Amino acid sequence: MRKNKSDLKMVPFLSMLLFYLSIILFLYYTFRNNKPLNWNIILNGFTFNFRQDDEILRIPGPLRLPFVGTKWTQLVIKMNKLHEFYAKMHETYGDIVLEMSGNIPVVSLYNRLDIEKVLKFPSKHPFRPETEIISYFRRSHPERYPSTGLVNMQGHEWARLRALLATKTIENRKCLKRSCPDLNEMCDDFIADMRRKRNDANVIYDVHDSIKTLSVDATFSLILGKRLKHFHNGKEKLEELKLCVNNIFKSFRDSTFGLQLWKYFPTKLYKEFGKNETRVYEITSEIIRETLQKEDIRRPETENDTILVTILKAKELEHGDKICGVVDFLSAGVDVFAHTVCFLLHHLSDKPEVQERIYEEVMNMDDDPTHEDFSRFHYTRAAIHESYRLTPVAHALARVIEENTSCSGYLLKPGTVVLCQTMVASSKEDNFEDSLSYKPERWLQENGEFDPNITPGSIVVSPFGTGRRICPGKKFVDLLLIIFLTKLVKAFRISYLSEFDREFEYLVAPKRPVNIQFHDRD
Ligand code: HEM
Repeated sequence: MRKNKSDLKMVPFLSMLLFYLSIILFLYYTFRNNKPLNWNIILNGFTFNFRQDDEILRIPGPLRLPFVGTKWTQLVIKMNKLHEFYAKMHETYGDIVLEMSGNIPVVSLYNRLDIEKVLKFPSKHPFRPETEIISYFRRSHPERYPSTGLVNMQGHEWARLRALLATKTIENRKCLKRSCPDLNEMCDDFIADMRRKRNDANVIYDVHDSIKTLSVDATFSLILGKRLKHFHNGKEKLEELKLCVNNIFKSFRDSTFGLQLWKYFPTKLYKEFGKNETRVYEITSEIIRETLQKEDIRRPETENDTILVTILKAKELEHGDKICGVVDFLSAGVDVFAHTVCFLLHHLSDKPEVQERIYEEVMNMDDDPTHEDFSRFHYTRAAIHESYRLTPVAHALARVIEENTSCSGYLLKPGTVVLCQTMVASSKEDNFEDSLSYKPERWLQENGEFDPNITPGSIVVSPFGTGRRICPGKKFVDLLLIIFLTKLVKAFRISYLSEFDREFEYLVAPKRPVNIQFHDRD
């Protein structure tokens, strides 16, 4: 049917009318009550399942667009600089900031009192949001994974698994004590390796990789009761694990903070993640098979059972949960430990006087520190803790609010996802005097004893998290780090030669390669 000529003439007229009407509406909304228009509320009114007066939408933050929420911001910032983006958000919007991950609100908290309120909430089963890609992958392979694993589970099921997998094993004092001789031997090997590999100027290039090797080796020996070199193809397995774990963490970052297309179809990112996760599972299964050939797990439990054997003997656990638990233990600490050590070496290199004070503290110790020695090294522990304060590896601690909670004047309802931005908070002058300087003494009481709770600001320095969901590897890392550092400082004076910078890989990592000069003390 042909249109009448006068109808067609109306089109430009109507377009102009619409255009002017929108300008009038825009100006009216912008200047009514002298308040600028809150575009976030208008846009969210269209797209999200919130009422316009919902308090959470009044929290300041980047512009929220239909469907993508605030994800567009990730198109303008580099993924490996996300930790800087979170610092910038604090500068721009203040103590509380709202992001929208699609249509899910995520609230960042920067104020110490808010962070304290959330982290100290007396929850029986603290709810930490899951890393979606790993949960999704594990749920789609139920034949292999009966659950999403300790790191991602919630509620009663999480508490049951935590008690069976961690409390009896990796957090148990006796298990840690038993691993001491191996840890000492590994740190001696590390030092001998540095002596052998350094060039004529005493420099080692890419030390990070050697520390990662130490970290995998140490975690394996804790769990398996012997070093990886005693397993079939141990060296190859170790190298492969290091690579897979690093790739897995990068997939966590891209799948969480990127556009999340993997949720709709199997993207390259999802397939790569699946390949690495599967490989870690296969390597762990091979090691378990090898152990089972030598151990009869039908025998009753004994005091000398390794962590692996204790887990394998647990009748209350399904076989898949046992493997999954070991996979999570073996992979959770590898990169974190290596990044932590590199940050610490950077601070020690900047402050040679701190190295000397640690040396004074440890020079008279026996060659092999024991589990009991740990509490004697007050200054050394303060030096480590101060490094955690300035350069934590986890930029934030995530939780889901369980009760109505007021933060910075806004009411957060149960179910709200919050990120306690501990990295930014621990470098704030409000919480620590001369906050950007590396000063281990700030953690010492007048009598010289180390006290990690010495100031009200201490809560924001929680490198291993807090409460019941605290990292089960904490005591092991405390021990390994003390053995490592005391031996290293006794052997060398250290200079960090690389340009120091940090990169976001889900964890905050040092820019690589890390090159360090190891000067002999004698
Ligand atoms: C420097 C080394 C490490 C650091 C800084 C670190 C840090 C953390 C942090 C911040 C959390 C979250 C805690 C929370 O939400 O409150 C965590 C959880 C966890 N970490 Fe570590 N970690 C380290 C090493 C390890 C090691 C060596 C292992 C295992 C051998 C491990 C196993 C785990 C597991 C299984 C969880 C999840 C616990 C749960 O949800 O119940 N971590 N870690």
